[in-house]
Amino acid sequence: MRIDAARVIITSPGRNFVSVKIETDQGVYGVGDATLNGRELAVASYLQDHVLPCVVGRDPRRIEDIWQYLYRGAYWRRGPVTMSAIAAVDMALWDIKAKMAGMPLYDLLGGKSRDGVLVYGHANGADIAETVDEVGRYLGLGYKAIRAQSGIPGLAAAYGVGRGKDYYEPADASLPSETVWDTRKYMQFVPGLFEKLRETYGQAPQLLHDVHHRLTPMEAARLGRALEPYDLFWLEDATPAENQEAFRLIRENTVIPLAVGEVFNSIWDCKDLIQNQLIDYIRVPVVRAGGITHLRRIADLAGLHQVRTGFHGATDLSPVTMGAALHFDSWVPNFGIQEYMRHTPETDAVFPHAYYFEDGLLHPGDAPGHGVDIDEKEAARFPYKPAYLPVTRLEDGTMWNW
Ligand SMILES: O=C(O)C(=O)C[C@H](O)[C@H](O)CO
Ligand SMILES: [Mg+2]
Repeated sequence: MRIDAARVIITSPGRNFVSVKIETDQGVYGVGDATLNGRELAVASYLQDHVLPCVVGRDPRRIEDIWQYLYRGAYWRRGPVTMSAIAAVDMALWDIKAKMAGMPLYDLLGGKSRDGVLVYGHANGADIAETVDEVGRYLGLGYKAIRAQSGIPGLAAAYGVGRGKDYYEPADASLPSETVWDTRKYMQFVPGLFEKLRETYGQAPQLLHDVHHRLTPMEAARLGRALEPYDLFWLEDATPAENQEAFRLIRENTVIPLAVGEVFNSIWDCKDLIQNQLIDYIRVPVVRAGGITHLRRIADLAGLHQVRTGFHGATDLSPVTMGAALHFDSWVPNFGIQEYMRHTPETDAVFPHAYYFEDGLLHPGDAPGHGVDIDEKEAARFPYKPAYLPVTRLEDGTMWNW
């Protein structure tokens, strides 16, 4: 068996997606996601100019060998561009292997460990009252776990609070838009949001919150303590994690569950966090860290240390990543939760998929492979449109973490 053709497909049904389609001499093909929000064309070029020419002619059944070839063979290892490109090839190859076996991917990975995948949705509002209402709306839709983000008094924009209700897309401008951040205003405000949510909805709903890398370790520790009475499922990205040691200080000062990893690219970015049990949930998604092949290694290491998965699932991760993630989530023994931000109907039309939502859970469906296709005619209707993520400054103009 051999790979006959491999190509990149860029489409923008409301937002940009970079996909890979790998075709074989047996008529079976596989699809992978390589989207890196705001830096899409770098990955497209890495694939087109450097990766895909090395893949054509190889045996698609040799997934591990191709992974090692692309990782070791480049000499230049890791990083979001390289690892997203490898991930796309890897996802497509697992898709092919499962289709050849006539099995849904979860069966090939070892079979289902659960009946459905617990997901959390995103509730956001301009202020506490609106955010509380939004959480109520998500509960009404059947969600059992909800992330809550609110506008902050005195700040014009806050992370996670979009203009629309159902679809949030932060990459919104052809050059980065600028927002302003103030840590004290945020820290003084957020505990009140969760106090109100518990007062309104009681103890049953799982509540989550994303700090989006904005705090120092000590500030994160203080926020964690302040939020402890409200029994959060997790506090996410409390501080930037380039320095994994930073989490020790947070851990030593609060028992709030911690999640991190949506920007990580490999096991090396999280191995200290995991081995020292400095986090509770690892968020590295399939697309960011070399695909199923490498994510399995991260999940297994995490399992040894009772760290569970909670993969990133914002809309910049295409339905292909969502499909692959749901098969992985269905199998992985140390599953925690899956983020789920709904894609627009235009995106769903470009990527027909077998997965579906029911009663607060996502199900991967039983189609052979990862269950997500790409409709190339539909994709061609939406040309690439430059779109950047915003940047953030402190009130005095100092650059900060968005
Ligand atoms: O979904 C989340 O938790 C995020 O933090 C979303 C990110 O801001 C987004 O994926 C950036 O592209
Ligand atoms: Mg996040």
